[in-house]
Amino acid sequence: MRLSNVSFRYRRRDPLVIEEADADLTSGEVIELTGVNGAGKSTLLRLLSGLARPTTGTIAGRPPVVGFAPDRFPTDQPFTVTAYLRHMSRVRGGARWEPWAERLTMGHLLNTPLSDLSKGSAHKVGLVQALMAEPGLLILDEPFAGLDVDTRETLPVIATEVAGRGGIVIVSDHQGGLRGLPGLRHWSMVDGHLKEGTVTPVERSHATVAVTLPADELPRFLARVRDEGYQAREIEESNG
Ligand SMILES: Nc1ncnc2c1ncn2[C@@H]1O[C@H](COP(=O)(O)OP(=O)(O)OP(=O)(O)O)[C@@H](O)[C@H]1O
Repeated sequence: MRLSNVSFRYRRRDPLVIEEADADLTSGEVIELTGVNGAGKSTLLRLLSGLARPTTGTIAGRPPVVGFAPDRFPTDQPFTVTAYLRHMSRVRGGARWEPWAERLTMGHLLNTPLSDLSKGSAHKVGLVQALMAEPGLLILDEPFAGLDVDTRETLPVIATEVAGRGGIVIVSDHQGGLRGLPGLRHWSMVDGHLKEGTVTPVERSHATVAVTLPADELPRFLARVRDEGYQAREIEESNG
């Protein structure tokens, strides 16, 4: 797959968001895309996926099956998780979604309305939808944001498997979730310019907060916070 001189603006007279991007993507590789907020990562991923078309320049050789998990899965749809995934399976010609749902530990979520999902759980639905059709091009936009620890560890394994059967995997990520994958290729977006081989260091400070809440709400609260990918534990016994 090749990007040749790709530029993009959202509207006429708007400034270019992507400027003259050139790149070759090869079957079997995993690419990490980094860059500060607003640098153009999501826009580049939408262009790669085919959801948006370049204003100028060309993208050639896109694999026929594309899986795309957006950074915000749209939960304002009147379906349960199962109803949505069944529908997507039909759209994808009967693709099997159940093994992916099991692998991403979604069993307890299947009857939940999409609108009740936490960010991390909603993202899992987006991942299953992207993975089920065995894409030749798998695009994940900030997949690690809000994910629970188990799924964070599963995702690099899945990326390696998709690449291992010849797919191209590209993941925007500012958390370094794929660092350590052998052969990982790095791209970064800097003010709309695509740079090859540049690694943005992952430097995150942490904060600890205290939250007081009714004791009977604690299990649900902890589960929800952990589901979002944060560490949480009880530090003080409830005193009634
Ligand atoms: N639908 C849109 N219409 C107009 N401008 C947009 C639209 N979506 C994004 N932009 C603008 O394009 C630029 C790049 O946005 P983009 O979302 O691609 O960046 P990003 O690197 O993914 O940022 P973030 O990490 O915050 O998601 C920003 O200036 C943004 O305001």
